[in-house]
Amino acid sequence: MRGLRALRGLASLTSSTLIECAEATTRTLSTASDLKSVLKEKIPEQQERLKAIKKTHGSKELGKVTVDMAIGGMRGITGLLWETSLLDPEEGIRFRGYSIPELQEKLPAAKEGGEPLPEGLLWLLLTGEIPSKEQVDALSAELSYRGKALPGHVHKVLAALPAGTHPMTQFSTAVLALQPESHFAAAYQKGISKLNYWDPVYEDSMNLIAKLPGIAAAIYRNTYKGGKLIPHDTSLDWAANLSHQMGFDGEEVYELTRLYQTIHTDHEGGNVSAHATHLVGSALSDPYFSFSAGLNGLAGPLHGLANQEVLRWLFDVTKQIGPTPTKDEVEKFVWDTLKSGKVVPGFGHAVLRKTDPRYTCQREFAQKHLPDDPMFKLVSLFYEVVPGVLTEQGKVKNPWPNVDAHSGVLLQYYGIKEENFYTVLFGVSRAIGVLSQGIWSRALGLAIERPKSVTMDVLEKKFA
Ligand SMILES: CC(=O)SCCNC(=O)CCNC(=O)[C@H](O)C(C)(C)COP(=O)(O)OP(=O)(O)OC[C@H]1O[C@@H](n2cnc3c(N)ncnc32)[C@H](O)[C@@H]1OP(=O)(O)O
Ligand SMILES: O=C([O-])CC(=O)C(=O)O
Repeated sequence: MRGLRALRGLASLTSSTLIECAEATTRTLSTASDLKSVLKEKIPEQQERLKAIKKTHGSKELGKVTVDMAIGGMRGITGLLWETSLLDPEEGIRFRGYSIPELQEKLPAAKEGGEPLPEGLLWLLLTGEIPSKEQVDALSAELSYRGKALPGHVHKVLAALPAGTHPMTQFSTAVLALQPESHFAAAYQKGISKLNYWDPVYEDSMNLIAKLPGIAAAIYRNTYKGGKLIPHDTSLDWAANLSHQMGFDGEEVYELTRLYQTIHTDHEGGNVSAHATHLVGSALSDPYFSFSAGLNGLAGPLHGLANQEVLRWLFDVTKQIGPTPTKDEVEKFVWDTLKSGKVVPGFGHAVLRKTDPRYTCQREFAQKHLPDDPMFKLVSLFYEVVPGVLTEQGKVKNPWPNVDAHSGVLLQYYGIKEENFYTVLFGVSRAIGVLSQGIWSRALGLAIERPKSVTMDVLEKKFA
């Protein structure tokens, strides 16, 4: 708890700017066991590792590229380096080699046996090491300190948006509004050496991750609760603070938020939000620009917005059929959705070929905390019915549910009823994964992204 005490001391000081806050925080926590120092120690060895891979294997093939791949969203092309997580089509995601059940067992929790603290996952993604509880507590305190104040102009920017602006538009705008605070952009203007890029990118990323719960909560309170904001509570961890500032208190909803914020962080590099963040960052646009781009991608209904769409779809069922539809009625409803040319939200995946383990762990949470909830029962019924219908239709490569099929029902149960907001919660979590990789991308000196494109003319002539 040394870091926590140090930060509580710092918190009582008045500092003139947020940038000074961040610098003071970094200085105070620079002991052998603080996150930045641990990360700094690891960078040279990973730089050497990448150099050796390039030297020894640089000209070897990772696979072939077909015309189908170029037309079909580059599916199946291995063309990105992404260190923080890896997705297996059958088994699902592993974060630095650890599956979700392993994280639930190994990462520090707020209370013995509880859900992992997302700060622990941030530490793991950045360093490859499972942190101790003391390290996680210090990181919680650091994030709390970095995140406790939002610059006033962010509130003004949000207030200037027209009523009814989607929460994801507000979220991406608020992140961009923080961009003038970028340490990286300022350092670049001063001529920082490329060897040191990672350092201000780390500062930006930590400041941004720290501020996201406050931003998300402000959007929630402005949009749905008449604009009455709830102050940050320095005694709470990062995820609990998100829930608290939104207006939801209690150990069970904090636990859900910790789990939710842990499992949505990262899904290797090719998904739209991760890839968009990575692409924009590769031009050396700072973390605010690049994460805002990632959020814009997450806002698509085939990606993160699917969690909102699932809820709407479930409500449509109950509106059209009633709260307890039979299996046959659900089956007909699914067929009707397909026949009307729409996708079944929350099902299918570009890479996964089995039930998403993020779905499974949310299902386990529901079985433990809300086994008799009617909406959970409805979601379970869809789990029984949808894969069979999608398989019979014969188009989808994966008929099983993904993460978005379950998350909304848990949020509903704890009173977070406004489904338009759900993708914001996803985005807060996603920052942890994509910004961690962003720091490593700069540390490893990864290149600007620029794949080659072709025209139909070229394809026709090439294979004529
Ligand atoms: C966090 C996340 O982003 S998880 C994904 C969230 N998105 C959703 O849940 C939306 C519903 N699912 C989908 O639209 C898709 O499964 C995606 C976008 C996730 C993956 O897309 P793809 O990799 O192209 O899937 P796949 O190769 O199986 O697609 C083959 C065909 O099946 C269709 N298909 C795939 N999933 C579904 C579905 N759930 N409902 C209806 N049709 C589907 C595709 O639209 C495609 O049709 P087309 O040939 O007419 O273009
Ligand atoms: O991996 C994907 O394409 C989509 C997904 O599940 C995620 O980004 O979490």
